[in-house]
Amino acid sequence: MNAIQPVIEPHHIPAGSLALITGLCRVAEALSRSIAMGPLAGALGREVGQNADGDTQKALDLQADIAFCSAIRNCGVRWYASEEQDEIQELAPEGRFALAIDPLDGSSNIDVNVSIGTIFSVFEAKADAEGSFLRPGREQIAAGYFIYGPQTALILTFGAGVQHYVLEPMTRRFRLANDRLLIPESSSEFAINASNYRHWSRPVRAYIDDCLAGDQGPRAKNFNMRWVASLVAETHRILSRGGIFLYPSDSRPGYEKGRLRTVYECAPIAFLIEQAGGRATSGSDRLLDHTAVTLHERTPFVFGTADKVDRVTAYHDLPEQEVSALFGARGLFRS
Ligand SMILES: O=P(O)(O)OC[C@H]1O[C@](O)(COP(=O)(O)O)[C@@H](O)[C@@H]1O
Ligand SMILES: [Mg+2]
Ligand SMILES: [Mg+2]
Repeated sequence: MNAIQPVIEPHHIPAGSLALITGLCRVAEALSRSIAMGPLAGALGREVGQNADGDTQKALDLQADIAFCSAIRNCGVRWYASEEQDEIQELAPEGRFALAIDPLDGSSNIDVNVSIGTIFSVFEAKADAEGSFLRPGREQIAAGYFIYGPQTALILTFGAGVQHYVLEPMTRRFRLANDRLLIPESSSEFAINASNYRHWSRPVRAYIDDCLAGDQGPRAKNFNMRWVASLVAETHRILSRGGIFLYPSDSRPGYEKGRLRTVYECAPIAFLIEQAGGRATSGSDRLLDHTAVTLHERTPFVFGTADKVDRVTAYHDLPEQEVSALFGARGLFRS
């Protein structure tokens, strides 16, 4: 009789965390099959309600949340905090882990057959539920995301580099594709939702203006822009070929701290990005040094190749007259 094959190749996963990662992989594998069926799996993208923060919830947001929550009940998780739930749930009182999850990221893309994902973050559980999550992101013991796209993949870190696994459709196993993912340094791509330009702060406008000015501007080179509207897809592209992502704060009501959530999205992505040799900030400060004040708080988020992210920080430090969008030749950046 054949031995049962594990759902993921386990070599880089600490033994104490294998049950948890295996539980997550099983749900991701099942989700990837539903997602691949699109409308044949039902109206996955239909609106069904609103979450704690007033975001629209789609049917697949809730399905994914329920599936992850129930699958990891016996996987050593004490506290389960989900973007889709108001409160933290206690799953196993003796559990070692606190798991924060964005069960379905990029939900505006569910119906249009564009990559979406799941983002997760793992801390050591404390006795206090909230205190297990409201702490600096650098205290995470693991973080990762699943991306459901042309390939389903898992990008994972335990703080010793980043591993890239790909779901092999035939065996339904996550197979290691790269045991040390590093962000390539050369890329001239930036990702930002440019429709919000008029709402941005002057440093962000100045940074983007200089990219758009291309070889006629202070950067003296041309750039390309990408915006998928799935954080996992943007992260995957940047891990694969470099570049920079920005979701800054802006002046729209509700966007004073940007759009993305510290606990469920930014802290885990920042952990992966740093482990892959990149940088992640809130525009000027290291994201992993930030302690979330509330579970569902949002934060401005900038990440990618280190020198690009540092440049955004430098724009935030520029004197006011240098930052002005009308100031054509920013001295600091003339090259
Ligand atoms: O629609 P916008 O404002 O461009 O925002 C896109 C961003 O919102 C998100 O979809 C938010 O995540 P959710 O889908 O989990 O709510 C990110 O994946 C993406 O980067
Ligand atoms: Mg999300
Ligand atoms: Mg989500």
